[in-house]
Amino acid sequence: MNTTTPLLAVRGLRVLIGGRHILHGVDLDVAASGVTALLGRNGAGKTTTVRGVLGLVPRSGSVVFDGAETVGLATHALVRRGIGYAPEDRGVFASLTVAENLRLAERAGGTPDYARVHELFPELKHRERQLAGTLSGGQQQMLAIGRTLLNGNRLVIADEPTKGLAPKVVTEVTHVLERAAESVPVLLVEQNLAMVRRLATRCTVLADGRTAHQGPAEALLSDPEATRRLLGVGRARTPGVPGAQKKAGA
Ligand SMILES: Nc1ncnc2c1ncn2[C@@H]1O[C@H](COP(=O)(O)OP(=O)(O)OP(=O)(O)O)[C@@H](O)[C@H]1O
Repeated sequence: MNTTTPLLAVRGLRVLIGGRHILHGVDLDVAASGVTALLGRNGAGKTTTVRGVLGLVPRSGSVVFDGAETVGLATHALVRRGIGYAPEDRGVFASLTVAENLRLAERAGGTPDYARVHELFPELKHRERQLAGTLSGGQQQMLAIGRTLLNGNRLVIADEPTKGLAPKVVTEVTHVLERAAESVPVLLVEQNLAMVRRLATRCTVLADGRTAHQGPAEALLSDPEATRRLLGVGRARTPGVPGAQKKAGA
């Protein structure tokens, strides 16, 4: 697949939960390389979009992954096609060690790539006997992302990986994702616009369960009026992300 064809193409995604329409028609393209950001104010529908893509909530519309329609597939079938998910709460098992958390993520019939995970995150190797519940927030996030890289996934979805983290840890997590994105495309749901600015090439903005904007991330975040209108914030500056005004390598 060439890099201009989206790896994931969502069209007209609708989600109805408990009789309430949460998503009314989300369009989202995730690029076949690098980081694509999914943005929006609180309650705009970002997490529900991710859950809809993964089949965790009843949905309709079209979700094409790597050229194939997946909207009729169950979550386990989608996961087997190569979508890794680091959820908003990180989903690590606090009472298990780092090594046990990784082992639980191994997939039947696959060959877990521990070398890749440990090369990207040496700390997970050093701390493999440590209980995950005693890791810092940033280390838990590394574990959550490390798990998604164990099985050679072709897309990683990270939902608000910096939520609740101190600025210094936000910096660490930014570097973690930056390194991960060198080898696998990432869909990043994030409120920290400085992090988005550093990592993301393209972005989709949701508002009230619909797509309100799609385009280059830099263009949106450099436009104070559009940023205010679509995201309800002033300037795209948040402490804790080095080089926040420039993309890595720019
Ligand atoms: N299971 C559910 N039952 C009822 N309403 C829900 C459910 N899940 C989400 N919602 C509602 O749908 C809307 C979108 O929620 P969602 O979590 O997708 O937004 P979000 O953009 O991820 O927000 P945040 O940035 O606060 O995490 C919200 O109004 C939320 O209260």
